[in-house]
Amino acid sequence: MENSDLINQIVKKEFNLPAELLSQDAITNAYYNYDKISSIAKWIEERIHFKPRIGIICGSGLSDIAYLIADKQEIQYADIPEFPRSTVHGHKGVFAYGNLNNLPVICMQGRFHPYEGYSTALCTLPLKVLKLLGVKLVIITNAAGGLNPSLSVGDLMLIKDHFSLPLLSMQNPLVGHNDERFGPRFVPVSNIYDKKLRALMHKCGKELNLDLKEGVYGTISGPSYETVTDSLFYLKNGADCVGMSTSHEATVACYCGLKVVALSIITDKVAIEYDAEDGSDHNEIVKIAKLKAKDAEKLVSYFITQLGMDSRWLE
Ligand SMILES: O=P(O)(O)O[C@@H]1C[C@H](O)[C@@H](CO)O1
Ligand SMILES: Nc1nc2[nH]cnc2c(=O)[nH]1
Repeated sequence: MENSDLINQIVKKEFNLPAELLSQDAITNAYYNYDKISSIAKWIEERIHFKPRIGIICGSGLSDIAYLIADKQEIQYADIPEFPRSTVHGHKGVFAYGNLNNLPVICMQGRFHPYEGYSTALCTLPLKVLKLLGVKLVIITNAAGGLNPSLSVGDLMLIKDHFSLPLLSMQNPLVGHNDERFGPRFVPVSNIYDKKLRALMHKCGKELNLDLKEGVYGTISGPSYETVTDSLFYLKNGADCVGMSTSHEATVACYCGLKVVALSIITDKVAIEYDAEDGSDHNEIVKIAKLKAKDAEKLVSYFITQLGMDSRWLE
């Protein structure tokens, strides 16, 4: 059977309507239903023989975080049946797993972005897979452009909230039929970035002598960067930095009952004055993220050690 026939058949069964009449997120969620995601998780489980408790998503240029794993092993996304592929420079497309400071960790070296052509539901499929693998807490990282003039290139920023026009305007991964086995239909999101985990992260930053900032992450859909007016709009509405990921991932993690902590590395300063030079360049962003990743790696590693000291964090 042709793939499009199969998709139409699945969608027709759920909605009694042709797929053409539905949004991409609704189609994705119908196709990647609980059974299909369970079979992806089972496929991974049978190969890794390992129950991860912490998931890490590596942002652009931040995949070396995975080298913190002592006995690291890997699964390529490309080998996993019906799993998307990474297409962006700085995203390897690998699940790395093993023990990090004695806690079982699975690390995504590569995420999926809506601008690659994936629906937000597809971009966040891995969060549902992680949930079924046994993950309780996710550490989401990204490279972001600094909007708030108090942020400098190389700063680490703990995310306390997000502001996402795409999420607010129907690029929401939870659109479509809901399966309560993952989470509820309507999801409260005012405390996605757990306050106690943020306090723990700040404590870690202090003990490591790192200047950890805190702020709001703004999401645009990309792949074009922001106009000056876009940037001013985000800044005026509370965003301190801007990027093209994270918010939809954090939303699905929260929906699935996973605890979330998220970090941005500020890789460039966003132009907030008309006719200023535009320095946004992806290769440069990846280069800066790689150069400045050491602090992020130290922080994540120490944070995981602290998580290991109290089993309640991973309940
Ligand atoms: O995957 P992240 O969010 O770290 O990547 C950032 C946002 C865009 O994908 C890209 C822009 O250069 O880097
Ligand atoms: N200006 C800008 N810089 C970034 N650095 C990483 N992501 C982004 C982005 O979306 N915009």
